[in-house]
Amino acid sequence: MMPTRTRQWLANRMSSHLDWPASRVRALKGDTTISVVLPAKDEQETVGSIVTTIRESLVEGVPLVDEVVVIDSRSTDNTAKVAARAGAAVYAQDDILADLPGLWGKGEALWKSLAVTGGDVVVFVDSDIRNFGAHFVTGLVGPLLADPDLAYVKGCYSRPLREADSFSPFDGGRVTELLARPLLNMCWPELSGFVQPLAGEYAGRREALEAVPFVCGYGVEFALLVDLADLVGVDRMAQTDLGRREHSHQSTAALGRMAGQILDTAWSRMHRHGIVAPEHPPSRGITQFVQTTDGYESLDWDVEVSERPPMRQVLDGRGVPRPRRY
Ligand SMILES: O=c1ccn([C@@H]2O[C@H](COP(=O)(O)OP(=O)(O)O)[C@@H](O)[C@H]2O)c(=O)[nH]1
Ligand SMILES: O=C(O)[C@@H](COP(=O)(O)O)O[C@H]1O[C@H](CO)[C@@H](O)[C@H](O)[C@H]1O
Repeated sequence: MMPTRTRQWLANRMSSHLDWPASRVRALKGDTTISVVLPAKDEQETVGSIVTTIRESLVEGVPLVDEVVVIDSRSTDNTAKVAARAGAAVYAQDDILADLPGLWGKGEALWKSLAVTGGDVVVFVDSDIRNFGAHFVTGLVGPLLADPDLAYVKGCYSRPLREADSFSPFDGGRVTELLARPLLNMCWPELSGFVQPLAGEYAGRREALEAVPFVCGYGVEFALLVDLADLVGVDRMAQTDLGRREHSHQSTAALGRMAGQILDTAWSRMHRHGIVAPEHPPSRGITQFVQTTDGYESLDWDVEVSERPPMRQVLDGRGVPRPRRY
């Protein structure tokens, strides 16, 4: 159950995108630079309109955003071309810090974006959003510009589940509801006030984002929430209601593998926090089953997540000085 202190946090640190119109956020910008990063794997259908909306509304319209970057995460479609045509700066994730062995995953794309962007504030936005609006960005950036003590702002929203032959207004966020929320309530109750702990839309001060590790796969959001709370404290984190988010959905089997990666990530944090002290390390794989004409075929999946060190360490080591506030 949400502790009283977390209820107070929720009352004090929740705002709405309606509180952050672009004109107000622009007036708060000052000399703070802002990078918007879109991790994109096979998102040719949606990435172009998202980039165009940001560029037209928040670069050319209200000059708030300083760069729009798409990290092409080993796409096999025309994601890179579509994003570039819409006006984004596009980088292939394996071309960034190319002397390091390349790794799979969303978190790898997000981590590498820190090496090719320069904004004091970095905003992450998924590239599969079907109802994107500029308020996704202004709602995340506004609180950071208004309160210099804030380090991180997470988006929240209602999440419909739209599938081929069905629509339900509130059943999206299946891994959130079935795994991430129960885990956080059980082991990190101080984080139970985050309405959408796995939301892919969030903004942070670069100095904080570069001071924490990045889990390379789908555990990245879960790990950032736990690790940033350790680093800066929940009171320097906030959330903004962005309304509703519709996005492309993966299959239940794919979300089962995503859940495996998130559970592997959570286990590593529970171990670091001393919540679990396993005599035997947990299995790093899951077996799923597919029904066949004569029974069931078992499919083994590795859900072990890799992790990148804080980008500050990597860039310091390369003689690229980084600001140090945390
Ligand atoms: O290896 C990956 C997997 C995902 N993504 C991106 O991360 C975001 C969220 O991923 P996905 O849509 O697969 O997750 P879901 O929203 O279904 O949970 C999307 O912009 C993906 O294109 C990525 O950049 N690299
Ligand atoms: O929140 C969730 O349960 C998952 C799956 O959402 P749906 O059930 O497909 O609406 O989506 C999120 O999880 C991923 C892992 O953290 C994030 O990377 C995605 O941005 C986010 O959409």
